[in-house]
Amino acid sequence: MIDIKSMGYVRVASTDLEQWELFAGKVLGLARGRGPSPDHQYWRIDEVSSRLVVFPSDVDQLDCVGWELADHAALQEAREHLEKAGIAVEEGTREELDERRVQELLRFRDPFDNVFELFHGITYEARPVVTPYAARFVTGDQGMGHVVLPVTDDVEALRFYRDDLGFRLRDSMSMPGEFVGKEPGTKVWLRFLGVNPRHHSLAFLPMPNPAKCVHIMLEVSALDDVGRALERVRKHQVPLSATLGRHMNDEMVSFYVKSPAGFDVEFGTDGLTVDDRQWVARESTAVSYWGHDFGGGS
Ligand SMILES: Cc1ccc(O)c(O)c1CC[C@@H]1C(=O)CC[C@]2(C)C(=O)CC[C@@H]12
Ligand SMILES: [Fe+2]
Repeated sequence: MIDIKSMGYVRVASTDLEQWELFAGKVLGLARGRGPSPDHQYWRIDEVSSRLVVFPSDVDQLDCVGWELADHAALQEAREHLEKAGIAVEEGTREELDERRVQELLRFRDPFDNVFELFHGITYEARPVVTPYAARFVTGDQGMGHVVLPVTDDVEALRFYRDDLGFRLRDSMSMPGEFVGKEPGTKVWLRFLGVNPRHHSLAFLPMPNPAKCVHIMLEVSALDDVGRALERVRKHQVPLSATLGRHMNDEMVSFYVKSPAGFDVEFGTDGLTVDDRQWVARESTAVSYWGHDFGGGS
């Protein structure tokens, strides 16, 4: 068994750290975090020393997502489970542990080359987080937010994330195959999976993507913080990928903005929390109750 508790951190490779400085600090309103490399950007949204790391590279893409486990025993169990499933696991080096400020780390790839890291023992700060526009981010047992990863085979992806990694299916949504370049008349599946009360921590879209990520989602505690962020998006003229809307499956009110990495950041509030003892996985029949115009609303 792998007992992932929550989404812990995101690492992003960037050709333009200056653009990320503006985007993460002034647009999203994240707080400066702490870390060992002077040329990396460490961004904080809660007590964890850093949740988003942007580091210099010759590519713009998602590097990996880190998932938090309880302790050494849980990570050991995960390692054995992955090895039994025939998944090649790499140990974190001393440098990697120091850079992420975790006690122990292992790394593997999903069948679509998305990089997963499992860790325990991340550092947290004594100083309360003070974000530049006073937004409070919703984390705690719901983790950092959610991530939507690109896959090429929705059947294999569900099998892998559910049966090999232990994510629980929370909702499904179908799309016409032609939307992702498949035969007209076929269907492809978006699946939304969770590991904690957050409705989904991981979702996938069956369509390859050069940024290696469809979006990451950050949740704030108040609608006003979403509205203020939307105003900063306009002020800095960052491209909006989808207008404000309320999702059907997790009931979140959010907008989507294009990050310098090419993937979107979904910025939302009021997401649904679920309890696995009561929850039944269903199929949502629309992206949203209202809004979320992915044409940009222009
Ligand atoms: C449908 C949905 C429910 C909850 C979410 O948090 C969420 O991000 C979505 C949208 C997923 C998806 C996307 O992010 C990229 C553009 C997509 C593929 C669409 O055009 C429809 C669904 C969208
Ligand atoms: Fe999302």
